[in-house]
Order: sequence, then structure tokens, then C-alpha cells
Amino acid sequence: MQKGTIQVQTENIFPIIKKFLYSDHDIFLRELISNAVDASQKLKTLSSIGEAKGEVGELLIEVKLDEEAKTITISDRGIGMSAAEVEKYLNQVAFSGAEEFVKKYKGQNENAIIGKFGLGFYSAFMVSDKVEVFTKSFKEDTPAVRWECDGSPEYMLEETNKTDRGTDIVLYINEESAEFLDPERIRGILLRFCRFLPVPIYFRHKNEEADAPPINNTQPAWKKKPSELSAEDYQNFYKELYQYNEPPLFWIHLNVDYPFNLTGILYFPKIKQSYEIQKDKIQLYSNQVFVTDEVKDIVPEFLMLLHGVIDSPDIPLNVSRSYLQGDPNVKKINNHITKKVADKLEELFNKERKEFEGKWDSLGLFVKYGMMTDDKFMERGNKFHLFEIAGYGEGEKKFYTLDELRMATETLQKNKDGKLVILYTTDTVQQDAYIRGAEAKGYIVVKMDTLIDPSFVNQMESKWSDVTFNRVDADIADNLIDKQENLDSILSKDDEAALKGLFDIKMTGLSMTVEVKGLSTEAPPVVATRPEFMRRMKDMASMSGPMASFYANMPDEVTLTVNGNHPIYQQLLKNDDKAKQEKVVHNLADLALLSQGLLKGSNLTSFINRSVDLMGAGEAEVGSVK
Ligand SMILES: Nc1ncnc2c1ncn2[C@@H]1O[C@H](COP(=O)(O)OP(=O)(O)OP(=O)(O)O)[C@@H](O)[C@H]1O
Repeated sequence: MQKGTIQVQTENIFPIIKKFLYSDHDIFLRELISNAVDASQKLKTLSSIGEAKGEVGELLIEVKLDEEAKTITISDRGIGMSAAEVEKYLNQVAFSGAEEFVKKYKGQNENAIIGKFGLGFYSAFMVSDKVEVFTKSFKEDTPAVRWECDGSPEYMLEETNKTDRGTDIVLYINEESAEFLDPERIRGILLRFCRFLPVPIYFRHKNEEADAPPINNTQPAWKKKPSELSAEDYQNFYKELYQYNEPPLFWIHLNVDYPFNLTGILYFPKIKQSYEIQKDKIQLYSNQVFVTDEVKDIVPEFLMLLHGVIDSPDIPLNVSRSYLQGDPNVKKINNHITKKVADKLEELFNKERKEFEGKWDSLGLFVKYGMMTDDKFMERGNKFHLFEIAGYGEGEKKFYTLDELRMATETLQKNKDGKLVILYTTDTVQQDAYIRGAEAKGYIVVKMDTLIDPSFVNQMESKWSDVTFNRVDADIADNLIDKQENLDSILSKDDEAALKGLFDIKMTGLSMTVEVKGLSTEAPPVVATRPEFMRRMKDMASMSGPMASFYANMPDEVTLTVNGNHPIYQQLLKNDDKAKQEKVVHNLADLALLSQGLLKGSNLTSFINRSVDLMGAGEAEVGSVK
């Protein structure tokens, strides 16, 4: 047997790092500025514990763009490096001085250090033909050095005459990366990645004012304590993030230090149009460095609709999707955020219910989506999810939680299996007659009229084991709650059969079933209903899915319930004029279909003609009558 160590040739690995380390070339600036921030923070730490003597002075970072020389220079006034340190940190790829520092100074604000891998510096070679480093250590009597490398494993190191403490990194931008010599491009990258870094960053360019302010806000709201911030501060920060005029509904300030580090502010936006919601996203930061706004794996999916900032040094800077999915911290962060959001919603609901209800139009979407996609959240959401009751005007709205609805409907809305039947309307105008019919029986009808509701109804039916949903027009009011009571009509068996025969009507695009029942004399003579199951299938077909076209092409199923107790039939059945009987019955059926919005095209034309005919019967022939 033979054992050995695989030899890695640096000549081979270097180009690979250059090419594949980061797919997004913009990040070279983020990496180098992060190093400059680290160098500044380290100096602060060392000075605070007396290891760095002398004045710290103003710690600032400058990014200079020189289009003529085709260079970008990043300068800091941080700890700098000695020749030995340059050897150690820059010449040994993947030897991270940041990590070493954190280990050595554990407990001394080590979370402020961004670097972790010892690779970031090399991203400079993605955009440069040559990189020069001029650096002078904070340690007295340590000569300044100049390091130069053209991206091959060979480098040059010599003493130089830099007098002030800190590091200048000069990038000689290569031809393929000429885009980075455009000041607007650089400004854009700085604003994207460095807007909230803790050390002031100045962009220097010949067109810039010499006294232009730094491009960053070094003390973003999420880094402050909630007790230091007023509502206005939170709202102003929201504007700073997204340039909105519309204030958010409310916000949650996140602040965790165990078992992982996480700070941030999540805002609940006001949602006007559901298609608008993905426009602005939650931004992910690591120690105030922008990482990404693709937070899919860190934030629970339903909370992607929120806005704001999450900052965690436990999320590595060079995140890749596959990395994140496997990261145990990410899962914990995810659970924590879900819990915090649920806590906040529950608190608002308990303490300020009226206000909570006032915001339900926007909040409902988050809550419902959350309950559908996250079982833990559903358990919490059950307490504050609200049903809006139909039948109230615009000004006065009424809301019930599931428990309240259960109590209010306890006696009337239980079916034969003891399940709560939630009656809902998707369109209070179109289904008005049915809502009134249900209300007349003492039932409560809830509104389910948003985009997400059809799926919510389906999902909750399987999650809430003792609840079923019935759309208010799914059956006649008497049958909406299936109590298995038999309703007999006062008609004789013969009359019932005759009536059923008259209602045996064929109509295009509709598949009709007729039944005769004995409803109250006030109920309409015919009620058209659409069985819940088939209607849901058709509704879903209008969205998508493999069975979509199958269901979409099915005729609309309608049940016509003929109220045998309605006085009109006793009159009608006595009439000998068979043709007139048929026309009246057809019209009654059409009226019922009309109230369901199912009378269309040629069916509607026939109805109009027949109505005119019936009105003028015996006097004049109008139009063609079927
Ligand atoms: N501007 C600077 N001033 C002082 N030291 C620096 C500077 N830039 C880099 N260094 C040193 O070089 C080391 C390597 O930097 P590099 O960016 O490659 O890795 P890192 O910052 O440690 O980790 P990451 O890969 O996560 O960025 C740093 O840890 C630091 O010790």
C-alpha cells in the first residue's frame, strides 16, 4: 500500500482562483474596502487596549480613480503591514490574517472583523494586470514596504518611503475590465456594497468636489439600540433604504447575539398591488458590508415580501446558494426570524387590535402566505389570522379570529360530522343574493376575495382538521351546512315529476342537474348553485397545472334547486298552455343562472327574446322565440 500527499501546483491553482472565486467581478472593490475597514477596526481595537501607541486620528478610506493612469487606489489609515506580514498574509493564499487576529484578540470586538478566508485580496487580480501595495505598519520603527505582483505566483517586495501609517492598494485595471474606469460604475458599486460600512469612505475623482461627503452612513439604524430610535428614525431609515414616500406599516428590530449574531430591521410594507411586492427586497449584510438581496435561503419564503436589512457576521461574505443551504446557522437564523415576526404580530394583535385590523388588507397576505408555507408559523398565526365578515359597509368592518368564528357559529354552522363549515364569498356584489340567503338563516359569511385566498382555503382545509369551507353559492342556503335533513315539498309526486320534466332544459356550455325541494315560500323559485369541488377545479384550471386544460374545457356544472313550495308553481301547473309553461320555467332557470353570472352568449340572447315575448304574450310577436 502506498500513501502520499497530492501535490498542488500554485501555478495551476492561481488562475483558477482568479477566474472562479467570484463570478461577480464587481466584488473586488467590496473585498478590498472590507480589508481597509478591517485594518481600521483592528487599529481601533489595538489602540483601545494600549497596544497601538500614538494618535489614531481620523480613520477614513479613500477610493481614487485615475482614468488616465488606468488605476484605482484604495487607501486606509489602518494598522498597515510590516514586510514579514506582507509575506505572511499576501503571499500565502488562504492564510487569513483576519482569522488569526480574531483568535488572538478574542472578546475584543472581534465580530467587527469582516475577513475570514484569506482569499478576498486576490479578487483584485480579476480586474487588474498588476497590483501594487504600499503599506506602513502602526508599529514604530517598522519600514514601509512596496509589494508588487502581476498575478503570477512571482512577486516583488522592497522597502519604500511611505511615511504615514496605513495601506494603499493600487490596481492597474486590465483591458477586459475597462468598465471599472467609469466613475459612475465605481460610484454605483460603492453605493451598492459599502453604503453602511462603519468607516467613512470618500470617492475621489477629478470630477468630484474635494469636500464631497463620504458615500456611506457609518451608523445605520439597525446597528443602534431600539431604545435610541424614534418612530421617525425608523421611517427615515426606510426612506434611506428604498427612497419611498409611503411609510411602512410597522417594523421589527432584530437583535440576537446567541447562538448566532444577527441584527437588522424588517419592515412590513403597505401593499397596494400584489404584483408590486417583489420590487424591493430585504438586503443581507455581513458586518455592514452588503452581501446580496437574494435572501431566499436565509429568510423564510413568506417573509420575502418584507423589506429591510439583515446583518449577520455568521453569514459568510462570499455566499453562494449551495453553501447557504447547507449552513446550519442559516437554518437557525431562518427559524429565529419566523419566530420574531410571529411574536411581533401577536403582540400587535393583543395590544392594538383595532390598529391591527386596520392593517389587515396588507398584513393578511403575509399571514396567510406564512400559514400556508410554514407549519410553525401557522400554529402562531391561528391566533391572529383574521376573517373579515361580509355584510358590513366600507366604513365599518368586522373581523373574527378562527376561535371567535367558531364560537359565533357554534350552534348553526356545524355539519353532520361536527365540522365547522366556514361560508365564504369571493365577490360580495355578485354573490349578494346568496349572502343574504345565508344571513337570513343566521349564518356568518366571511370574505375570501384576495388573490391568495383560493389556495389558502384549500390548504387550511387540510391543515385545520375540523373545518371545511363552502362558498356561499355552492348550494342553496338550506343545504350549505350539510345536516342531512330532508326537505319535502308540498307538491304531489306527480306534480314534482311534471315540474322536473319542465326543467329538463338543455343549454350550451352548461351541465345542469335539477332537483325539487320544499324550501320556504319566501325563498326564490329556483336557485342555481355550483358544486364546491367542481368550481374549485375550474378556478384552479384558470391558473395553471397539468390538469388545467382538462378542467378548463369541462362544461360549467350547475345544480338547479327548484323550490316546490313557491306559490308560482301551483299556478303554473294548473295552466294548460304547455308552451307558456315551458317558457316561464325556462325564464325562471335563466334568472337563477343570471344571478350566478352563468348566463352568457346565445343563452342570454334567448332569455331576452323570451322575456319580451312573455311580456307581450298574446298581443304581438316580437323577435324570434325559441
Ligand atoms: N488594507 C490592509 N491593511 C492591513 N492588512 C491587510 C490589508 N489588506 C489585507 N490585509 C491582510 O491580508 C490578509 C489577507 O487578506 P484577504 O482579503 O485575502 O483575506 P481576509 O480578509 O482575511 O479574508 P476574506 O477572504 O474573507 O476577505 C488579511 O487578513 C490582512 O491580515
